[in-house]
This record gives sequence, C-alpha cells and structure tokens, in this order.
Amino acid sequence: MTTSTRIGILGAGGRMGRILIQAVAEAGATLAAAVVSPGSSLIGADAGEMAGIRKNGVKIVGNLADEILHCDVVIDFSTPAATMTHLEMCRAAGKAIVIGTTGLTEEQFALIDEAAQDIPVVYAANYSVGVNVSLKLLELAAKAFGDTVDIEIIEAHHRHKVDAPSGTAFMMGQSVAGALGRNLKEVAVYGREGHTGARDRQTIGFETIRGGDIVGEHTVMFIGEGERVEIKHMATSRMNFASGAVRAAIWATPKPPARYDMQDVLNLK
Ligand SMILES: NC(=O)C1=CN([C@@H]2O[C@H](COP(=O)(O)OP(=O)(O)OC[C@H]3O[C@@H](n4cnc5c(N)ncnc54)[C@H](O)[C@@H]3O)[C@@H](O)[C@H]2O)C=CC1
Ligand SMILES: O=C(O)C1=N[C@H](C(=O)O)C[C@H](O)C1
Repeated sequence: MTTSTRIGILGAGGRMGRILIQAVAEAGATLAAAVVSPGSSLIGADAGEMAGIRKNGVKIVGNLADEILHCDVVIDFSTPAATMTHLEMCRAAGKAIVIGTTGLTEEQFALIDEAAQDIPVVYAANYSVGVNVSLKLLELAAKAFGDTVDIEIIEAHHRHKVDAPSGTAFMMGQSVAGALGRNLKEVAVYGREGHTGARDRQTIGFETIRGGDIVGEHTVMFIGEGERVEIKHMATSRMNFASGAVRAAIWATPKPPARYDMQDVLNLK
C-alpha cells in the first residue's frame, strides 16, 4: 500500500516513536516530521537512521511548530503534558491528530473532546487490531455472564512504564462495565491488601505487574462457580501498535472533525 498522506511523529525518540517511523515507511506514507522533546540531543539527526531504517533525509526537530504545516496528520505517543500542547497546535492549524499517550486525566480527556469539535482526533489506549477485537469479545462475555461471575483484569508491562493500570486495562474495564450497566468509577478496585472483606460481585478488580521488557499483556477473567473464562491478549512486538496508529492516521485525515477511536477505524462498532 502507498499513500500520499504526510505524517508527523511526535515523541519520535521514544520506544514507540522509533517504531512509528518504521511503520510510516512500511505503509508507504510520507514522514513529514519527527519531533522529539525540546533540548534533546537527537535534534538535527536523521529520523530514518535514528529509527534503525535507512537514512530518509528528515531532520529531527524539537518543536512541532517548525513542521506542522508540512503534515496532514500527526501521531502522538509522548507524555500527557506534551500531548495536550500538540493537540492545541493541531487545533490551531486545522490538522488531524492520532493520540496513543496513556495516563491522561479526566480534564485532559475533556480537552480532547473540545478539540474534536474542530479537528479529527483519534484516541485509543491501544491501536493493535488484536486488542480491539478482544474488546468485542469482552462485551459478548460480559453480557452472557451478567452478574453471575467475578471479573478481574490483570495487566503486565515493561519496567519503564510510568502509568498504572494501563490505558488498555481501563478500556477493557470500560467495555465490560458498559456491557453490564455499571459505572467503572464506582466499581473499580485497584490491587488488594490487608483485611479486604469478602469480594463484592459488582466490583471489577485491576492488578498490575511491571518488569523487564514485557511489551504488553492483558487478561480479563470471568470467574464463576465451577468454571472460568479468560480472554487474554499478548503483544510481543510494538509494531502492532505502530501499524494500527498509522492506519488510523491515514483513515482520519479526510474525516470531518469528531472524536474517533480504533473501533471506528476498524469498523467494529
Ligand atoms: N495506544 C497505544 O497503542 C500505545 C500507547 N503507548 C503509550 O505511548 C506513550 C509513550 O510510550 P513509550 O514510547 O513507551 O514511552 P517513551 O518514554 O519511550 O517515549 C516518550 C517520548 O516522548 C518524548 N517527549 C516528551 N515531551 C515531548 C515533547 N514536548 N515533544 C516531543 N516528544 C516529547 C520523550 O522524550 C520520549 O522520548 C505512553 O503513554 C504509553 O503508555 C505505548 C504503546 C502503545
Ligand atoms: O506503555 C506501554 O508500553 C503500553 N501502553 C499502552 C497502555 O497503557 O495500555 C498500550 C500497550 O499495552 C503498551
């Protein structure tokens, strides 16, 4: 597949940023900008070389403002604060944005909704096709089991991850809670310790593991009397997230202003 879409990568020096540069090349799209944090020693280097592919002539910059006019759409996997700055810049320039950054606050999600009145914004805590298919399976399982089972969500990630539980775990919790007519904010329980008392069936438990180089693993357990269903997704490469985000960027560029997610991109709704 080739496309004329000009894509900017924000957070280009990070674990995801480097793979996103590879994914843009694999999709046959144009890398229009590679933006790292201001003051980074990577500024001025060749983006292709940094990403471990061949030299591509795109010089890394430390500010989106320098390159935004050359982009049709940007993909941001950076930090919550940087993402909010980039969102405002895209809104002012009328450019679409695909956001993968997790650990956002409710206020930051409200800012995404506001910006989406003016530009196409895709937000997903996970851009892999497998996770997005799993969300549909979770809905199906939750509806079939109803209130007859206990639901626990376990996630595991590499030792560098700074937010917990993962955005994907929250998204899975929302999928299940929505299917059961529960409000996740009211029923979520994060880790357990001490004299917890017996389990309340309405609750949805979250457990977090951090260590080594785990790319991303999520298991949702539907635990009943005498049987248990586990829906598990294991990512063994970040390319799944990156190719999904590039697919979302190409999809979103011609779309009218609105907030979209990966389920929209994959036509899973
Ligand atoms: N939605 C999804 O499918 C996925 C989401 N993520 C999320 O993406 C985010 C990034 O993950 P990683 O790449 O592992 O982290 P990372 O820490 O390796 O990369 C983040 C990069 O953003 C850079 N940055 C900070 N401020 C910046 C600014 N103003 N302009 C440009 N760059 C800036 C940092 O210097 C760093 O290089 C995290 O929130 C993570 O949870 C990660 C994988 C998949
Ligand atoms: O930080 C990561 O690495 C990942 N973050 C996302 C999340 O918080 O769900 C997605 C993926 O699991 C990898």
